[in-house]
Amino acid sequence: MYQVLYCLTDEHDWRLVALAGAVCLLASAAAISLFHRARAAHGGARVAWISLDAAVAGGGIWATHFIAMLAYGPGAAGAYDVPVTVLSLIFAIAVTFIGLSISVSTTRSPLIALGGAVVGGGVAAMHYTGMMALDIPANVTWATGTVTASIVLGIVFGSLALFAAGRGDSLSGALGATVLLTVAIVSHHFTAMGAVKLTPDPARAIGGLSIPPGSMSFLTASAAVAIIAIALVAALLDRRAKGELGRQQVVLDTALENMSQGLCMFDADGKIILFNERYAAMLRRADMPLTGRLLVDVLREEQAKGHWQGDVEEFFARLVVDAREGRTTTDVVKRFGRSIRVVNQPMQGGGWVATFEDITEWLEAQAKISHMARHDALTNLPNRMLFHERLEQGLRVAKANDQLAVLCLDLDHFKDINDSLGHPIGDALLQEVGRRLAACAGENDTVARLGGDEFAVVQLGRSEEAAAAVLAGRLVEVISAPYEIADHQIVIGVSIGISLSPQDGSNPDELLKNADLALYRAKADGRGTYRFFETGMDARAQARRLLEMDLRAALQRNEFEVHYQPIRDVASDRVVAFEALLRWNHPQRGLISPLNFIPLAEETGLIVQLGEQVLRSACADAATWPDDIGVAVNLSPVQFKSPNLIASVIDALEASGLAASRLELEITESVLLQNSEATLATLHELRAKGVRISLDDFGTGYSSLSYLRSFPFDKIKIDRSFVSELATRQDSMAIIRAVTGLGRSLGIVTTAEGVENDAQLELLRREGCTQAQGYLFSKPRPASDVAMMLERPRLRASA
Ligand SMILES: Nc1nc2c(ncn2[C@@H]2O[C@H](COP(=O)(O)O[C@H]3[C@@H](O)[C@H](n4cnc5c(=O)[nH]c(N)nc54)O[C@@H]3COP(=O)(O)O)[C@@H](O)[C@H]2O)c(=O)[nH]1
Repeated sequence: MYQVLYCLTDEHDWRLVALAGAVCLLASAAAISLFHRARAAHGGARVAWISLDAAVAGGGIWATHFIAMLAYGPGAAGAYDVPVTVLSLIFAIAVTFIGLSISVSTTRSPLIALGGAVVGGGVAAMHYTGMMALDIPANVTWATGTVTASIVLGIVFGSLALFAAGRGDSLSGALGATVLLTVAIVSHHFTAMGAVKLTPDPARAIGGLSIPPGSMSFLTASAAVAIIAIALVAALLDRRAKGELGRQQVVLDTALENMSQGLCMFDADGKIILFNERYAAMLRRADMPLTGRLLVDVLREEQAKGHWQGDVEEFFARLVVDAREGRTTTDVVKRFGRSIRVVNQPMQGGGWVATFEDITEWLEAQAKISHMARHDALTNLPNRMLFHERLEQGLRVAKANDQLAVLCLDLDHFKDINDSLGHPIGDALLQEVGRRLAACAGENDTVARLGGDEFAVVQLGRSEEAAAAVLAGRLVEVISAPYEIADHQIVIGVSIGISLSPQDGSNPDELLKNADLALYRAKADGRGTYRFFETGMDARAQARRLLEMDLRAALQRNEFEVHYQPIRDVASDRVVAFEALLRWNHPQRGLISPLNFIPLAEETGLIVQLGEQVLRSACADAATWPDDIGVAVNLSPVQFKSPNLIASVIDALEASGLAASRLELEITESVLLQNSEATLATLHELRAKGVRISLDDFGTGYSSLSYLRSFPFDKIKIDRSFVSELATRQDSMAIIRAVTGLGRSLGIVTTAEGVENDAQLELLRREGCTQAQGYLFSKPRPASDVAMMLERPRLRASA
């Protein structure tokens, strides 16, 4: 130590020492600045920055050494061997290049320090090579311990310098690194100079290819100028780069802080190197120190507070391994009641970026959309799609001997309620029906609304057909109970078709189709009831479809004709009118009774067109009869739903020229059942035109008498079921007596239908029945037979 101090104070010119220190400081500042540029660059640009850095640092070490050698008194007498001097410069640059390359290309602190140690080694390599270039008339000996100390100093301060530089590009960091690198070079040099002992030896001559100290001054001055120039350029570049970096930083910060996602960047060890406020807020880490901390430590702290559950070490290790192996992972985690999607994306050069997105609302919206897609908006019951899924699921789960039932429900005459009371009431009714259905079904059953007034139930886990029958019976009862909706008392029935798995089908489509066929049967059997699927229903449905097609074609081909049955006045025994009765003259099947096609025509709506044809034909035919003979035409309830009914009656009368008073329209009680206000208005309008209105099939409905109060009918037609039992049943006689009496007192004509024998006619005559109609007089016959029917009172045999 003493030797070093002695060397520095007594053997050196302090002015030149100060100059060497200044050059060294300048070169170190430039080297550290270039080191940061090299770290920020990639690929070829990085190699270029490292090369420039090595040239500046190596040149700086070399210039410092030789300026310091000029300051060294004993050295002033010698000269420098040129090749060795050049070699020392090459060493300085090459070894520094290696050291810088190591430090620049890693983020791991021990490796950065190792690179610094190599740079320190480069300082020593240059120094001792440079000392070998000293050509002086003296013998040079070295103190080994001091030499070792000089090398250690260079290595230690060199590694500290780059370690400090590697921690960041801050001004203080750069200053610290600059000073440490300067100390590495200077401390090494002067300690090494303290190790030198010169023993004058005039016999030693200075070699041929040597450079004198004067020239050496020029060379080192040039090197110093070059270093200062490079340092200035480097500083300028540094400033610019920092300015650019600063701008980029502002942009980056703005982007980071305005991101809706949280972002956190980790190095290869799992240390937090960057994060935004959203990240801290989302994970409630705003009041925790984060930068520079290992994630595992942050998680441990959170776990201690009860904010994190699970195995911290295992979780952290998995993240680090995934990043190291280049795996991108995505997880949805629950934090503080929110759902957060975390994407961990590995970064080049180690570490990973984690993005955090709060998807709570998105998940809720997804759940809502999915619910809406699979539920009915009005009743909130499962819709057809979900019903299908549940049915499929039920079929999968159902064990081999477990039965599963599908019940298809259809509200009876719902359309009438919708049309008469309006859609809001119809909607409220459907909602209430949905509630009642859900309340009746078992907890494993699924109740769905398939659309309109169609509902369905999957009954699970019952082993007997009886269970489905019990449920269906209960549903019919519960749905038929009166509803109180917006001051309206509503009564509606329901028809149910049932199919059972496995016997009626093993897949949802088959089961639904068969339950539908059974539903059709329930409707055909009078509605308000349930039916199980039976083999053959399919065939019947098929036949029905064929009939429907045939019916449409028959309309096109004019295969329908009207037959007439006489109606006789009982007192005068004379024909007063004919009832028009439709027949289908099928090319293959012959004459088809209306009983076989009118119900289907009503269901399909074809009855409207068909009814108009009958009206036109009947009026046209009647117009050719004597003026005192009327014609009666049957109107279906479906025709009353057509807005054209009145117009078509007027058209038929006008086209035929028949007086309205000769036309009689026969309606049944069921017409009055539907939308009675509108129906009554239509009837009044027809009546106002002069057309007469008869109440057909009287006595077969539930409250026939009340209908007589609702409209002033011109005629009551006593159903033939009473007439046929006239002789055998007292009550039939009593009813006929009551009706004829009622007709008399109200001034309404009474017509007995289905009179088949003289005994019946005689009894009716005695009871004062006004008119009679039946096979006793004639069966319905074609229009061409009307003249004959008018002439001959009895045509039974020829019918
Ligand atoms: N909407 C329309 N309905 C129509 C039309 N044409 C007929 N119909 C209705 O079809 C039902 C069956 O009619 P049909 O087979 O013609 O039977 C009628 C008579 O043939 C039958 N009848 C008459 N007298 C006797 C008898 O002595 N015995 C006996 N067993 N049957 C007899 O009664 C039917 C007439 O009934 P009604 O209409 O009640 O007067 C039938 O309901 C027709 O209404 C049409 O164009 N449109």
